[in-house]
Amino acid sequence: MDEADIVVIGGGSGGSAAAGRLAERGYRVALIEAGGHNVHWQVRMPGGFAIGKEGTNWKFETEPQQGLNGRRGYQPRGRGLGGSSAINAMLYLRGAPWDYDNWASLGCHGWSWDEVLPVFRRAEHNIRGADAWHGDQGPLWVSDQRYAHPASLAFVQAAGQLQHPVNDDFNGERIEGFGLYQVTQRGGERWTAARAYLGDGTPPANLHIVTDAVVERVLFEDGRAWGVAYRQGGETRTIRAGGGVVLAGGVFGTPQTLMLSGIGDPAELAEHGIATRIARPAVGADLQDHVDYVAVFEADDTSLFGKSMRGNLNAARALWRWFRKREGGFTTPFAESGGFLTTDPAAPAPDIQFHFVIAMLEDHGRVPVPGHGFSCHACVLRPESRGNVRLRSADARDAPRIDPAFLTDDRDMATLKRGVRAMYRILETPPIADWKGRDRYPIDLADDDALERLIRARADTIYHPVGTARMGSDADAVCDPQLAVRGVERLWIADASIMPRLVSGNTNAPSIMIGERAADFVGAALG
Ligand SMILES: Cc1cc2nc3c(=O)[nH]c(=O)nc-3n(C[C@H](O)[C@H](O)[C@H](O)COP(=O)(O)OP(=O)(O)OC[C@H]3O[C@@H](n4cnc5c(N)ncnc54)[C@H](O)[C@@H]3O)c2cc1C
Repeated sequence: MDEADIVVIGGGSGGSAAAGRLAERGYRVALIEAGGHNVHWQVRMPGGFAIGKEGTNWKFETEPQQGLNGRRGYQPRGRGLGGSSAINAMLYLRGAPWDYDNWASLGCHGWSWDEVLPVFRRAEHNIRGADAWHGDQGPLWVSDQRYAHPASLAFVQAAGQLQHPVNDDFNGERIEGFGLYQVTQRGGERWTAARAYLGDGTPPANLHIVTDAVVERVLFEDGRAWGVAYRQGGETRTIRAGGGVVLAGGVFGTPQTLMLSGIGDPAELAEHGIATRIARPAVGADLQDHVDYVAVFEADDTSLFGKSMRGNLNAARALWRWFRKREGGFTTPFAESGGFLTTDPAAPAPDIQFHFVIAMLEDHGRVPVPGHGFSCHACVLRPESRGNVRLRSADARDAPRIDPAFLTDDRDMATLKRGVRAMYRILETPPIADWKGRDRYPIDLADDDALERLIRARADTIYHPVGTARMGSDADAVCDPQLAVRGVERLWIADASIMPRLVSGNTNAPSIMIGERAADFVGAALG
């Protein structure tokens, strides 16, 4: 295919939703994705460690982080259809209503909670059925967990003992409280955005999917995007886009493609020999991410996920159950329970989120630990630190330079300290305290300096970077509230990069909501 009405770059959470919805409207859509189809059982099986499978993860590393004692952080990002929804933990969260009202107050007209809620509902197929907050007719399946480990429930009960509210729906009337997360699964399988929106292996005739193809740049004529150049099988090819181009390469891919297409900070573009088409320093700026501390505990109970003879036997049984019935331990998202807590009384919404994980997580699970145990994350929901994404070279195949600037703003450290202390209060309360976890990193929590040292030595991302092509009505914004890139015609963005502020929760459902809205805006512009 060398011509389409609309070319979508990137088949991740936002790109799948945008491409699928535009195809439903009857446009001839071409979707160009750097990775493969992601149909392997390890991607379908929720506990299949898709993140570690060859070809599914870009495995980015950050620049050395001053706020993390000079360490480099890890930035996994999904590659292949489904994008990060093919490797994520599947937790279904939208953030707090305040987040979207705040976007609107920052000039993102049309993005208040009341305006985005119908789009979340339209996207959603919640197996609990529809109500004022949920939809049950959308393509994105949202399920209750088929299996939850007793320790995950014990964590929730312990929070309840401390008078924190128990919440069985973080996307309902209120976000505060503790409970089990709902997951983007269908019938015990991971339900990626690609499975939801791209026909689950059988795309409609007017949706053409090109895989293993890295987009190099957007092509322009007279200030209008008319196509895309991409690299596939050692050759550069072009595809025409009669109606326009939608960027959905994600928080790192989208600013990279914009810069390679001449839209960015002129000084930086010049450094790489790229002629400036539009001077827009906000491209690649404003990177925000949920900085996170993980506490890790060893425990005697071998039903927790872990490496041992018993653990291998459990895994073999669980595999068999999953292959036979799509049930059992491998339907786990690993981060089974958690909660939202307001640690600063002046905060407009919860400022800390917890994820309780039924395994010991060292270095994002990349370092195997013998034995069994559990982990608990505390992350800062609305960080003040701002980082950036820059080009490493003018070659689209080179990973961009990623600098989240974690913990460079002291307010984030103060919030994270409150979060870690609150987390330990819960972990020291029965019934979770009865699991007798041995803390792998014990310190005196009353010692402020020791806590800060521990955080700087161990904190990193919990995988929600956003903001590198921010939306707004101001002259500096990268795209306008209809997601159209400012200064050119027929170019839109449909992914997490447009978020002007990080939402107070996980970012897959919000990225899908953005993709849905992009399809609306492109459809309205093209008529
Ligand atoms: C390990 C992990 C766990 C997470 N857990 C959760 C969770 O439990 N719940 C939740 O809500 N969120 C979670 N998230 C975050 C969430 O999945 C992401 O925020 C969301 O998927 C981002 O969507 P996106 O459309 O912006 O980008 P992505 O889904 O990352 O899609 C970008 C796509 O563009 C492609 N691409 C990039 N550059 C190019 C190019 N030049 N040419 C062609 N294609 C290109 C990529 O290969 C990718 O497929 C997690 C993320 C990770 C990495």
